[in-house]
Amino acid sequence: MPLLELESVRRFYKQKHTMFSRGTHGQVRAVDGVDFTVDQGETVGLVGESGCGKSTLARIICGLEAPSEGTVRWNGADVGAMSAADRKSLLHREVQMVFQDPHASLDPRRSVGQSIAEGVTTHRLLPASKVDARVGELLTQVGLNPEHAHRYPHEFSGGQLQRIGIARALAVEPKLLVCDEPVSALDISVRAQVLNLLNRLKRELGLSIVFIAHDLDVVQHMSDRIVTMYLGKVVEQGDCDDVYAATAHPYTRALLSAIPRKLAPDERLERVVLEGDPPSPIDPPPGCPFHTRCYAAVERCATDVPALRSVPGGQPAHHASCHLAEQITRSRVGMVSTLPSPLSLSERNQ
Ligand SMILES: Nc1ncnc2c1ncn2[C@@H]1O[C@H](COP(=O)(O)OP(=O)(O)OP(=O)(O)O)[C@@H](O)[C@H]1O
Repeated sequence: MPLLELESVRRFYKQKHTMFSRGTHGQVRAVDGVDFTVDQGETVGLVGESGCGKSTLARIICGLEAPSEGTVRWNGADVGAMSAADRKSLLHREVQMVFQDPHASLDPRRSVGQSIAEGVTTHRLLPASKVDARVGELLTQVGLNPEHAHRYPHEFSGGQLQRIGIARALAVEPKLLVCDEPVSALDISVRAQVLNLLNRLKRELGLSIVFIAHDLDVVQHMSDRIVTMYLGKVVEQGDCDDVYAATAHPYTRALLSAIPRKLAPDERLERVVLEGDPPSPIDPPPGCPFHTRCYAAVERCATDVPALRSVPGGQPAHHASCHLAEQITRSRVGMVSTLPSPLSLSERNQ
């Protein structure tokens, strides 16, 4: 049984009204029918362009938002059917979030020891006499000095603050960490240290991690499984090595082709430049959500919605929602020319 399971989850928001949208009505389909699982001890990488719904999904996983539709299960129990108190205590203890900006996530007026201790005291995990020792232990666990408990956030570097953010998340002994771009605000020189720390903690504590990042090299380094989202939907998911070796969705392929890789020339993916921005999640296109930007789209992509199905020849857990998955998986270098008659951009825009 997965530790966490999302089934057909949707999250719609009312459209925010701006000067330009006055008079229009609509719902932002931020997450639009997502099935998603995380197993015990597994790291799942969540990727996709800005606005595809990753952070909304992260907030649903952490219980910070409820889905508009669908079911969230924790260890098989339906979270939506729990009392508000049970749901709060479950999600605030078992799931913790590590944020992108460690400065913004810590209170500048409280010592880091006070911030780390907050979860322990709120949930009454230890008698007051043992809280300081636990804070010291947590600081050591993330590679800092227990003496640092008395200092304030402004006295630390970005990398140290992110370690403190991780210590604070670990204080309640969670089973799942949701890390939303945890290193993208840090200096390149300290990113690897924080990523290695997360990997070590995962091994030592048996943690599960949902890892959201734009950098697909980092995602590969961190993840057992990868999930690609586009316009609120999952378009490909599978074992990380499998997806990187035999990508089945043209969108994942475009994202991967942007990574400068140290592979032999015949193993390199042809660079695919994605044109334009994703369509509005208020009025998503019919058919495949990606067809308006897809370099490989054929006519039926504009009308038929592709199901998320097993990738031919892939591991059973490798799924993609593309009519052309088989050809995409087979072709590597020179892929665009080997695919069947692509629609021209003008045809697609009609
Ligand atoms: N509270 C809200 N009200 C209205 N629209 C929202 C709200 N929160 C998110 N959205 C919209 O939902 C869509 C998905 O947003 P989300 O932040 O989940 O994407 P994301 O993939 O995490 O992007 P980023 O990488 O930039 O954080 C976007 O179009 C966003 O504008």
